[in-house]
Amino acid sequence: MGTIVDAAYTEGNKSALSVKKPKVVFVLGGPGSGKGTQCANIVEHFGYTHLSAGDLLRAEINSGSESGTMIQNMISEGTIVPPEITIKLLEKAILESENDKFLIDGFPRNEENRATFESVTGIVPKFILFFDCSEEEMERRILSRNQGRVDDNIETIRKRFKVFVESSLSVINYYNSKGKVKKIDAGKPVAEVFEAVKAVFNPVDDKVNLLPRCYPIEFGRYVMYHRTI
Ligand SMILES: Nc1ncnc2c1ncn2[C@@H]1O[C@H](COP(=O)(O)OP(=O)(O)OP(=O)(O)O)[C@@H](O)[C@H]1O
Ligand SMILES: Nc1ccn([C@@H]2O[C@H](COP(=O)(O)O)[C@@H](O)[C@H]2O)c(=O)n1
Ligand SMILES: [Mg+2]
Repeated sequence: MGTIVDAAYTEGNKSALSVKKPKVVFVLGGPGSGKGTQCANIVEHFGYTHLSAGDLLRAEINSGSESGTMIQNMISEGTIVPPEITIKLLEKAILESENDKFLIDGFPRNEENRATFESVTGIVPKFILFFDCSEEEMERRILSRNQGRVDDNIETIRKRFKVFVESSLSVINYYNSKGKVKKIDAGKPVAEVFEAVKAVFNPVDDKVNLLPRCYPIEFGRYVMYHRTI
């Protein structure tokens, strides 16, 4: 029987994450904007661990957890699961990983998600990657996704768009007011979107760029080697 772990991971109200202090990037955008697709590329290229809040909730349903039925109903309706549940799942996944840098995809989804995560974990995201895409394109993509998701039908898609506009955009606006949002035009083909994503990540995150590169600069008879990284 799957359970949502708490006692092992928290001491009183304080999250064990305040000790681990992972580097976190929130990946936000409308349903079908390409968050999961681009996260897979970022993992490959920059060595982050990808945590999709939606995937963690679906796994919780499949584990037979006592919250499973409630989560299943909320996903089918496109509504947002209470933050205590989603945050516990994220917390557990981060603590079980040996990595220290994470892409948190599809979270925070509303102000309650955001404020609770901040107060429970004390984590401040490095930045927010926001995939901006038209509803027409997102709808087209979801309807041809074919992954058997219960919420990939036109009725639930419309509800998810409404929730995104009414609840999730305010989170993006909040972080934008703090200068933390990196907006990406996500309406382009996958490879082009990834080019824009790559430009956002610091070169020191680049796995193919980990060795310092030196190039010579000549000053008269002296040659200095300038290190780039
Ligand atoms: N730039 C793109 N151009 C065309 N199709 C794309 C692009 N990015 C992703 N897709 C496709 O669109 C569908 C949705 O992409 P993805 O699952 O990555 O979106 P998402 O933002 O994670 O959606 P959700 O919020 O519903 O989980 C997938 O079938 C994916 O292959
Ligand atoms: N923070 C979150 C994230 C997701 N949900 C629920 O899961 C559904 C699917 O999410 P995807 O990111 O995989 O599209 C979403 O519609 C919500 O019902 C959530 O409650 N809280
Ligand atoms: Mg996704």
